[in-house]
Amino acid sequence: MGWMRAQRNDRKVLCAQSIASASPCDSKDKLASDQQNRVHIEDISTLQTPKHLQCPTLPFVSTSTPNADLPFLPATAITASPTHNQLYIVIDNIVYNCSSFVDEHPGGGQVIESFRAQDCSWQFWRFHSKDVMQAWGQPLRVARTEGVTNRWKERPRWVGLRRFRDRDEG
Ligand code: HEM
Repeated sequence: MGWMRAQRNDRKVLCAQSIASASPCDSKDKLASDQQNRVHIEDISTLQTPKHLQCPTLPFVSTSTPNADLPFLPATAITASPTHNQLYIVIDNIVYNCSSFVDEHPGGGQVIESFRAQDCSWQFWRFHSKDVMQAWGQPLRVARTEGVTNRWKERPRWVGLRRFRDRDEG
């Protein structure tokens, strides 16, 4: 079954209840006209994200460029359109384009895909060293940002009475 979209005009707004209950306030005529106003969309790729919500495709930045000199991309540009064809993830306010790397990722593609357009800083540092970031992450940088949130709160890990390997301790 294809994707369905209700075309609205100023008076007829399709509501699920009107179909389910066919209550007295919803006349047969209205239901029939709602049916006519539906359009079948078989291919989801034809649904285009409005221009003002699209996330720009940014070029990779030279590995010699310091993070502070990366172009700034507002958080809304990344999060407003997570289905954009670029797979951006955010680690410590740096935006990485993993669109191609996702297929080569030694930890599997799915885990990166699950963080599309999100911050995954602490999850990243659970599995990678600074050397991995330097060698593999650095070439994937496209921008810096601020305010992209992590969906999960980091739970501290403890060994005995000490917190285990704080990120800044290397
Ligand atoms: C910029 C993005 C990323 C880069 C460049 C990257 C790079 C790498 C590399 C090079 C390895 C192999 C490391 C080794 O063998 O020592 C690896 C493994 C792995 N990565 Fe990533 N990764 C990225 C993002 C992520 C994210 C967001 C997660 C989610 C938590 C993740 C989870 C893993 C896991 C679970 C492994 C396997 C670890 C193991 O086998 O011990 N990665 N990654």
